[in-house]
Amino acid sequence: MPTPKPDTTTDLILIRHGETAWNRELRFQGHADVPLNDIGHEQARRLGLRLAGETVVQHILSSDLMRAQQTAAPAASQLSLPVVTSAGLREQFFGVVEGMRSDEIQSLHPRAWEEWLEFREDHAMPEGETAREFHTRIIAALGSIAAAHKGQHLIVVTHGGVLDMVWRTARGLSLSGPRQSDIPNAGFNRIRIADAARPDDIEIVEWADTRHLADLPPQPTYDQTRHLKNKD
Ligand SMILES: O=C(O)[C@@H](CO)OP(=O)(O)O
Repeated sequence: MPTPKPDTTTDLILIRHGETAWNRELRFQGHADVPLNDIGHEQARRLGLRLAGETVVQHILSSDLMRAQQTAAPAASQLSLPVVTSAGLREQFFGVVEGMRSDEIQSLHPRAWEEWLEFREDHAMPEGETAREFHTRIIAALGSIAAAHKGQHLIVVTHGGVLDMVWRTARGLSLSGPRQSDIPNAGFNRIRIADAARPDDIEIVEWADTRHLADLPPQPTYDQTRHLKNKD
């Protein structure tokens, strides 16, 4: 009888962290280390209860930023697993505009804002990371994770921009421009990487499921410029 091939697939439950005050105020957050607000903590608690059912999960990974670690904590406690952090899973770096709303960027850095609206892959906010650099970092991080965890099931807590890059890569879209998928705080997404050598070959299994967040306040939403206004 032929020996069965080893399972090289890595299954990831991908989570965007819970809400922060800056998310609600539509401020560019990037690498700024902003904690969860009360809604974010409640989202993380509910997420933890939902993830308690994912007993097949062997490891929990997280961005090293506080909002991601705080979101991972209740799930880690439910599943009795440690949280392993990595700076490679951080949000896109927005340089000097971190902490600003779009109207503030527009008045303090008008050229950078105009360029932002051109949606070029090689554009960065002043001193920040371009979409292309960010994409390269995220695909490398996914490749390392998949190589280290072949045949395993993981929870990975990260950021909106990271999920956006995953969606664009899986769907073959440009790396810049208005987001074309829902990326709610503390939403549940499931992806699969079949081969660690090809981490950009991503299968999306489930996306943006928020049934565990029912009855919580509506989330801040972005228009096509991402941070211009609350649509609610
Ligand atoms: O940096 C930000 O403002 C947002 C963009 O999506 O990311 P995060 O998911 O960390 O709130």
